[in-house]
Amino acid sequence: MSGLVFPIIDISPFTAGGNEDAKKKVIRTIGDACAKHGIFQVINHGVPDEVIDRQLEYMRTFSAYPDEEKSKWKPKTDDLFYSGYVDMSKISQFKKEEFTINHPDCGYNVYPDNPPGFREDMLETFSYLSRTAVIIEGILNDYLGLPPGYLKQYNNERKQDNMSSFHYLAPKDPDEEIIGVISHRDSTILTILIQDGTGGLEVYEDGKWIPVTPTEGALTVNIGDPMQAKKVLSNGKLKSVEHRVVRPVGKDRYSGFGHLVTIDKWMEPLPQLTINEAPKYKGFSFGEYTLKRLKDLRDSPSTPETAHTINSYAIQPKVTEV
Ligand SMILES: O=C(O)CCC(=O)C(=O)O
Ligand SMILES: [Fe+2]
Repeated sequence: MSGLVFPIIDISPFTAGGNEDAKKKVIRTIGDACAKHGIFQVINHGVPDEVIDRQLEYMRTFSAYPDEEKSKWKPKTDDLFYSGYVDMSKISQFKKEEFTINHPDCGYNVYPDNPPGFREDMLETFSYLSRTAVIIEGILNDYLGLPPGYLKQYNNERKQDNMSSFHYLAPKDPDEEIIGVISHRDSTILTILIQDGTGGLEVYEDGKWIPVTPTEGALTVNIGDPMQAKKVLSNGKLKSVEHRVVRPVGKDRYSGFGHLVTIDKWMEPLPQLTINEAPKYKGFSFGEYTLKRLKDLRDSPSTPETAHTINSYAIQPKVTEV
């Protein structure tokens, strides 16, 4: 089945200016895509093509360096929140290497000397992706009928945002495991993904895996658990998408993404969305949830069945006693 089942949405009314009707149409299209699929692609998103291309190219160059050079830029500490170069295949089921930065003010960012310009480029891409994420968060705010700016104010600190550049090695022999990232849902409010043209991202919907075909110039956006948490926050109205990455045989794959999360928050279905319906999730600390997820990844690689997810906080429907 074609990956084009997931809509490609032009958000220029928000990035380049548009009238109220055009904006309303975008809000409806994005909201419906999030409610149905939890994933869509955006064009005219305000991130210049050359910024995206450069980001992918820098990671291509960096990942080709010898291990000795790359390991100079490992995270400075063993903390679960980290920045720098990590060969994920050594610590998790993920068959990829990555370079991660967090908000420029976080105080623990690691930036490589080489290739020259990588640092500036990561910071530029980070700032562009953050801006687009805030725009999309605002669109979802309006789709859910929340007061203007409510989500932005709720999720008001950018210090936990992060961005990783990924490199997936092409499987070398036909028997090699081809999964790059196992089936999961993101712990972000939303994820904005830069995909190169290789493909490999797949979404689980209606009992089958559907490829998300990369579209030239588009960014892929997906909803994460906390927004489902907007299913916690949204009390179930927006879908946190189940996805994985399959490593295309014979082709290295490069991607990158910006996260949008705030760690210090107490999460629960927003009161405005539980007036006429019972909350589907109990409240929890977002920090505790995130730490458990990171531990799953780093210390005790989990399976989809054992992973700590938003469902750990789901309120089961009460059984009526007869
Ligand atoms: O590389 C990708 O396309 C997606 C990676 C991903 O889903 C993740 O790391 O959470
Ligand atoms: Fe993901």
